[in-house]
Amino acid sequence: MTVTISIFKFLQSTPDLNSNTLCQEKLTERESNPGSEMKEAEPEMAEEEGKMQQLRSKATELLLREEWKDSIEAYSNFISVVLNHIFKNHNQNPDPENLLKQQKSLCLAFSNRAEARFRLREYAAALKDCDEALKIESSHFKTLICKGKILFSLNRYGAALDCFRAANLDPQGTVNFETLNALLEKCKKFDFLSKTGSFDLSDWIMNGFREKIPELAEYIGAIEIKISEISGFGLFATKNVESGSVLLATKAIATERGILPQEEEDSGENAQLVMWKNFIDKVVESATKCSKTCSLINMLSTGGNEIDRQVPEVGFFRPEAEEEENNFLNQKVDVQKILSILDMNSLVEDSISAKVLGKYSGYYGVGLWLLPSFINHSCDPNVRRLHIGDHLIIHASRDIKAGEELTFAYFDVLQPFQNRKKQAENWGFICSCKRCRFEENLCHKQEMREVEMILGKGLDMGGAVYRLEEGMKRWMVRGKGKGYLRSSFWGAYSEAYQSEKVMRRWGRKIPSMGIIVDIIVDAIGSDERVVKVLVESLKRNGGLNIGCGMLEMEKVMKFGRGIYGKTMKKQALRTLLQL
Ligand SMILES: C[S@@+](CC[C@H](N)C(=O)[O-])C[C@H]1O[C@@H](n2cnc3c(N)ncnc32)[C@H](O)[C@@H]1O
Repeated sequence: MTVTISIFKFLQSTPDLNSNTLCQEKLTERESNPGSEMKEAEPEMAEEEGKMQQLRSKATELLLREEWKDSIEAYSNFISVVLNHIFKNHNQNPDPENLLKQQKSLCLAFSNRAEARFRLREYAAALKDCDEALKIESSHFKTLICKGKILFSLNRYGAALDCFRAANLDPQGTVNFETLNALLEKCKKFDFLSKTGSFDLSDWIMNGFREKIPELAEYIGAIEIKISEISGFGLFATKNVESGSVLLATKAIATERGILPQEEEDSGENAQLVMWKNFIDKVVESATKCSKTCSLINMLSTGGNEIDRQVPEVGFFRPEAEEEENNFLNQKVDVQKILSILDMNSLVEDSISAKVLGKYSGYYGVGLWLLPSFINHSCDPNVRRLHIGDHLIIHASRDIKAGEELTFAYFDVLQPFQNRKKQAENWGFICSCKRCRFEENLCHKQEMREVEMILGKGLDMGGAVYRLEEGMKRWMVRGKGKGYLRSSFWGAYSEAYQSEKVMRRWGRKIPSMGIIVDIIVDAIGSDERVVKVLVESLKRNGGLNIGCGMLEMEKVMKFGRGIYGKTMKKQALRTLLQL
């Protein structure tokens, strides 16, 4: 254990002290009067030492009682008094032993104040305190552990690992060997996950979601932000991506969750409003506490006039991007702006994660995730989202080419054009995706209206499918266009394929289910409802039996990975697909 810096270096590099004008004044006074009386100072010194002792005991007690705010205040007082004391001592009566003692208690005070600030999630200030403590004693075990934990919470796993490794070199470390080892192992695991994105939710799924939600690391795959042809900015793939591959895993800035009362509509709405208020408060609090968070939130779209908005680099969103960097300085928390941003970018957890991954009905969750906020909607999306705890995992729902814009569905896209148009209007935009542009030209056709009417009234679904298929021949619809229209009327196809009666009547006149499922998945990516109908049919017809159904099984598993991502082993995927 070595005290590594001279007191003067320390004084120059300690902001608390540099701003301590009282000390500076006193120092100047004494410098101009070198023969000042030492004896006069002795009772004063003793009094100060007593005061320091008192302040330290109070701060420690508050820390032990977990009264974080008060303990921060008490440590700040203590630090200020010790610094004053060191000044005087050094100038009047240099005593290396006493100086060392004071430095040690200063180091511990910074370390303890860092701990309290960490508990209050004041990460930036906590890190500064750790650095002050480490300037005094570079191998201070407690501080290294605290700094490692802060960096870990900021998802800076590599830097956290360095701290834990440095702590591991300290002989004191052996006392906390098990704790330290656990931290090191966890950090290594997260560092690996953040570099590879190879998450595995298998155990959690196989245990029926009963165990603790799996811990996930921040991961940013081959993506960039660019100007989008769809709207404003968008997220784009920078490499070819295979269906199921994870592109992004990120923790929310804030979330708010609850079970909405189902019986009375009003109380449900009220509960939702309360949740929104809490959610807004949490986002504002995060922005207030951290200038980096504040600037990153400010990079999101407000939906207003955004002429001056610049395309941000994805690198800004990496946990390693330092808060001190110019990009993140001088950010003011503008609550009105935050409200507009939340209005445009908040996501509700009503996707498959809520329905499929073991959540209750009536469950409502809302959150803000930064990079996913750049993903535009498309009715032929190529990525899906999975909410796991506070994390959002984004994975490819079909193969994606380098340079393609990543899009997901803001609402159900297995619906006819007119319904989707209304949904987009509810979101406040007119959808300009490829599929909508294509279907807009056909939606006025007489046959299309008839099919919509049959579907709406739940009439003859086989007849509806037949009419649509014949219509597509007459309108010379080819390739993806067929997939788009079939996706729009999936409701009719799905009911037809699941009814023996309908299939007896229409089975020979309409395309087989296998063909339709392939084309729909190719057009709009994997969807659990489409794959479920395929799986049930294959089970009914023995198509998944061992030996005769290898190809079918491979296909179903590929579709499954498109729905749930490559985040699980085969057995867990089979469980989700009910195979
Ligand atoms: C979460 S933001 C998406 C990113 C946004 N384009 C940006 O520049 O940051 C959502 C907003 O983007 C626009 N948007 C998303 N998808 C769209 C689409 N398919 N057609 C038109 N506008 C769309 C809408 O204004 C929507 O409210």
